[in-house]
Amino acid sequence: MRRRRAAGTASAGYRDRQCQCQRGGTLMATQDCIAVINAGSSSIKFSLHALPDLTPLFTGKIDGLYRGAARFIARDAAGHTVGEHAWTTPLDHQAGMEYLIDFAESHLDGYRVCAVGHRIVHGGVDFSGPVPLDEAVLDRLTGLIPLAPLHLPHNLAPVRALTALRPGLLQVGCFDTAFHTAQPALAQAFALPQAITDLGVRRYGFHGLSYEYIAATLPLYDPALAGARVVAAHLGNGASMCAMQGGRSMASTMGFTAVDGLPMGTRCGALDPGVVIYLIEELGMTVESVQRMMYNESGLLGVSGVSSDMRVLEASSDPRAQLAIDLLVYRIGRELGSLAASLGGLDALVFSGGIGENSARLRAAVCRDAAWLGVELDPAANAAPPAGPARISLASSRVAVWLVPANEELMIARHTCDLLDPPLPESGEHP
Ligand SMILES: Nc1ncnc2c1ncn2[C@@H]1O[C@H](COP(=O)(O)OP(=O)(O)O)[C@@H](O)[C@H]1O
Ligand SMILES: CC(=O)OP(=O)(O)O
Ligand SMILES: [Mg+2]
Repeated sequence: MRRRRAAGTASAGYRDRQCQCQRGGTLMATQDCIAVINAGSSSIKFSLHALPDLTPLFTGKIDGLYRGAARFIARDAAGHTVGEHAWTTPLDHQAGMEYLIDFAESHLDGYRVCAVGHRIVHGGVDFSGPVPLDEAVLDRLTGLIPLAPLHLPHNLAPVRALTALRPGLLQVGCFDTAFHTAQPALAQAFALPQAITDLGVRRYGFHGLSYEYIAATLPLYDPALAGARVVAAHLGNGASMCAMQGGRSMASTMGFTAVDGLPMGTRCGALDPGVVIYLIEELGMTVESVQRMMYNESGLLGVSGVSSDMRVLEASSDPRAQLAIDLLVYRIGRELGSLAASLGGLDALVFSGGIGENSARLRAAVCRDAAWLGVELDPAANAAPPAGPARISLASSRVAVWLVPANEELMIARHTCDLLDPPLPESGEHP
């Protein structure tokens, strides 16, 4: 039986984690690996990481869920495509997950999954660090579903399915909210009566695993950025921005729920709360229909009437598609100013997430509007960035602009590795 760290303890530093894994590697069967499941709102990412060094054996991704154009692609450690599939009818999370598990099982190649790490979008007030997922934890997380309706059901379903299949398997929950628990109290507060704040109605922030990866990665590429004032933009189907200093979260555009902040694929982002009251009181909308509108029918999709997919909008000649993109760029610019103010200045701007990594046009528009902050984009580097983290601003730019491909999976693998029980079993026996 493995000894585990106490639930919710803060994770150790990466150096520490590596030591545990190395130590574990000498004791464990050499064929052990950690599986990672990252269920986003429009995608599921899946990866297998070999112990002890967490080398990805393969990474797989299904994107375009619910849009009728879901696609699967899997790559091995060398980046070669080892699986591809496309669906012509809309695919949901459950069917996507089943496809990924089947694929992974047939590609284990002699490896044995000794633990599974899951991205869990909301940890509420209870969870401020990675935690083994047992029944009691799952019950508490189920109670948080109303705070993340697009995510939590899909985060928790695979945990329950795997618990039924492999009852003793270590499954670790890694929370989007955990990284932001370091924020100053002011950044977490709503100006609501204390009694409501005491109930946990406050700003949490999301995409924390992505920001944690960026915070850990940037200084490896530019040590001068270790203590710098950085604003990172995770722009995917869900989108947010985070102000960081010294690798700590200082403020975020997302708050109590992942519907706050920037306009997203189908979410409206920050809204005057008076609008919600008006919709219910004056237009007679039900709470359910307001929720559906804010989460599923707004954002890029609602404004454009064309699509929630940035690729489709960029290819469209419909002026409403351009309006949706313009609104996203405008709102990113306003949030950038606000977050830079929270840091007292700006040293670096980072783009990440499906849109941030792939849309050179959007990055160019955001940087054009941020010229007043000292941002000077390098058009050539922006148009054709090399793979992996890359600086895409001119040498003369006062603010360094970086593109850092999101890697929530590696953070989840590290956190899961951290909760592998030290000392690890000598026999290589696993639950
Ligand atoms: N080549 C591309 N150009 C522009 N946008 C892209 C490109 N590839 C992916 N995207 C956008 O990335 C978004 C999905 O981001 P991703 O981070 O994968 O999603 P999720 O938030 O579900 O994890 C989609 O809106 C898609 O339009
Ligand atoms: C929190 C959130 O919005 O996640 P995603 O980008 O995966 O939808
Ligand atoms: Mg995402």
